[in-house]
Amino acid sequence: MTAETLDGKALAATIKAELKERVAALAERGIVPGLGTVLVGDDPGSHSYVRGKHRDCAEVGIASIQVELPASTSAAELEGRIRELNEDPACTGFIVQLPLPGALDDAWALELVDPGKDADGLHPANLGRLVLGEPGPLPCTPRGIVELLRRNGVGLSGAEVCVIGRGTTVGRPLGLLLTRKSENATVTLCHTGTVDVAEHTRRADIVVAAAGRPRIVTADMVKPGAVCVDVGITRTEAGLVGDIDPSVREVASWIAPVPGGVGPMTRAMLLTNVVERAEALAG
Ligand SMILES: Nc1nc(=O)c2c([nH]1)NC[C@@H]1CN(c3ccc(C(=O)N[C@@H](CCC(=O)O)C(=O)O)cc3)C=[N+]21
Ligand SMILES: [Mg+2]
Repeated sequence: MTAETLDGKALAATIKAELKERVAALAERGIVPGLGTVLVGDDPGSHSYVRGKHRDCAEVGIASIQVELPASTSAAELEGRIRELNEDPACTGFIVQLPLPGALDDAWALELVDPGKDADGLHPANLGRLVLGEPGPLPCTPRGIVELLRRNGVGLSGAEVCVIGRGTTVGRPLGLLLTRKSENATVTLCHTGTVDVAEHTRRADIVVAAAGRPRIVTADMVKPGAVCVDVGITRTEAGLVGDIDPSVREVASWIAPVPGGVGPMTRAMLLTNVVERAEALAG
């Protein structure tokens, strides 16, 4: 078997076309959604992601507000800039690009964001809503994964899903999302404390690799016909390397690859959150 591709790039283009119409409908009511980004430091990867987000915004008709700060920025200065975006009526949603450099604390910064403008869905109040099953912005990568599977007809209800990685932006909230009544999957969350990861992945109908460790999922770890979703991105001199080894293509039925799978979907869900926030503010 050679796995079919879960094409996140193509689906993201479809979603952007849908959002463009919703943005046009808002414009008729005099509302322009605006995405703010706060980028601290000079990590080239972070700069490249943020550039991509603003390119997406331009395509869809969302205004961009870019805040760039040096790595030497103090906590007080960063707090001030976040509070400015909280107050700025042109900014309907924003993100603080993670990880923050040096001593600046990610969780501290996330908590300063107005939960009503939280385009990442990572504010503790919004993560709490996810736990409680209340409506609110959802974390972009988990939402993108669910959307990518759903729109390709991969069933989640009753599925055994093995998630590798318990990070705050992907693994942990993905587990919460997939176990809601509306998704109804059974989730095993593996992490560095898991004794035998392969024992869990082999039972799974769907494997999501979000550890950020190159090629940790190999063909022998995957049940024939399983669906595999690659979330890890490691930059090497040879290019981007995912958490899923290429050998898995011969065993899986579907693969969401790196690049072209979950990454573009994450960006499309950020735009979706911004448009939804603007629609909510418009009433
Ligand atoms: N507050 C915050 N929110 C985030 O959503 C967030 C973040 N911080 N920090 C970093 C991670 C990572 N992330 C990606 C987004 C798009 C691609 C993406 O578009 N990837 C392309 C390849 C891009 C390339 O060539 O580098 C692809 O997979 O096809 C990847 C990774 C969002 N993150
Ligand atoms: Mg830090």
